[in-house]
Amino acid sequence: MYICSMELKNDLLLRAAKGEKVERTPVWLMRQAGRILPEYRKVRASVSGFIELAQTPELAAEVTIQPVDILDVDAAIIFSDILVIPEAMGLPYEMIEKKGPRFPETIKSKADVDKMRVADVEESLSYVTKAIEITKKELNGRVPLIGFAGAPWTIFAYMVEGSGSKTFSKAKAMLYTDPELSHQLLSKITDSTIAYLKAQISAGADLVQVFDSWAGILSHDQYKEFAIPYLKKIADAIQEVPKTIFAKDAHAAFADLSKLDYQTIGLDWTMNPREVRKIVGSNKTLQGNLDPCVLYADKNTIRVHTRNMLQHFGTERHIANLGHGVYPDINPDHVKYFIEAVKEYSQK
Ligand SMILES: Cc1c2[nH]c(c1CCC(=O)O)Cc1[nH]c(c(CCC(=O)O)c1C)Cc1[nH]c(c(CCC(=O)O)c1C)Cc1[nH]c(c(C)c1CCC(=O)O)C2
Repeated sequence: MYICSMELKNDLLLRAAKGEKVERTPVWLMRQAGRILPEYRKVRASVSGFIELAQTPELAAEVTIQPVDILDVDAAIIFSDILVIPEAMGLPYEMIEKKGPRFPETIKSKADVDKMRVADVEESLSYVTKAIEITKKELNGRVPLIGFAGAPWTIFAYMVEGSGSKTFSKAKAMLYTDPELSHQLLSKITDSTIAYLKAQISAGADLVQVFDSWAGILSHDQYKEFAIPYLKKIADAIQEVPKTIFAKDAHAAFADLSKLDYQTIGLDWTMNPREVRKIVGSNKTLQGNLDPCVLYADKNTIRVHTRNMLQHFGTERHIANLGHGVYPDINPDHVKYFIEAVKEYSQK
């Protein structure tokens, strides 16, 4: 295995995550790899689809590095998807053009849960670790590389529901109708996720982010019972690199999340950085949270909103980002205005 001991030329992201001094606020964008860049769409058109691209390490590395070259962000995030975990557990997915992921089979019964295995990462996810190794080599220490996984609840939601949904009512229903079975599945997902994140770190990931995209649809009590303990297990198991938790819409969860061993907590655009800071204390780094829709506006509007956002967070312990992934139809030039504004206004 290729272990990278190379010095990073730009380690702003890692220093901000650890609460160390930075000359300016680091910036990257969730979902920066792909979608918005014509250069990405060109690579994407050379293969059958998203899944083939993600499973071809040389191409995955290429599209991972594109935003570093083109947008000048302070981190790369490995090109993959959170849904590779269900697939490695025995539940394959399809990516339907313009619609999103779909699972031909879903989890309905105890027999279905029993059939799921804890992912054998080396056997089924070596394409991701290979892509990380190539990316690290090609980045040559320019910026840190972020690894990632879905949070257990969000992965559970897709495995039970079978696709995206406004309510995820089937997945939520299972938590109420069969809590014991739900915990069994969540445990298997958690063990798979820990093995997967450790493999990404061994391959070279410098920081890992856990995406709990559907955190906000659970009740406060459900989040405490079915999400927090598994996020804790992941945080406790991963000690090698800094960790970030992004729990979208989870307004009520900050007090619990701040007790977990994640150095950075992500905010979506509905959240008030000053209010969140009061709840989580001074010992965490916050990441976010410009509304992605600001990037539809003109340059001056983007600069004004970016400056306001930076003022809300302050100059310490902040990683600038959007409040969720960048939308596919955003003009890449407007993304650059955002990145340039962060660099300019946060310079000390
Ligand atoms: C919920 C979720 C998924 N995937 C992901 C999440 C969590 C973050 C979030 O809440 O947005 C995470 C993800 N998916 C992808 C990345 C790559 C790295 C990056 O740039 O951030 C990351 C970090 C590639 C992708 N994942 C997907 C694409 C588009 C597929 C294509 O090119 O056809 C890419 C580049 C497809 C995908 N994958 C998923 C959905 C719902 C969709 C369809 C809608 C969409 O495009 O966003 C599941």
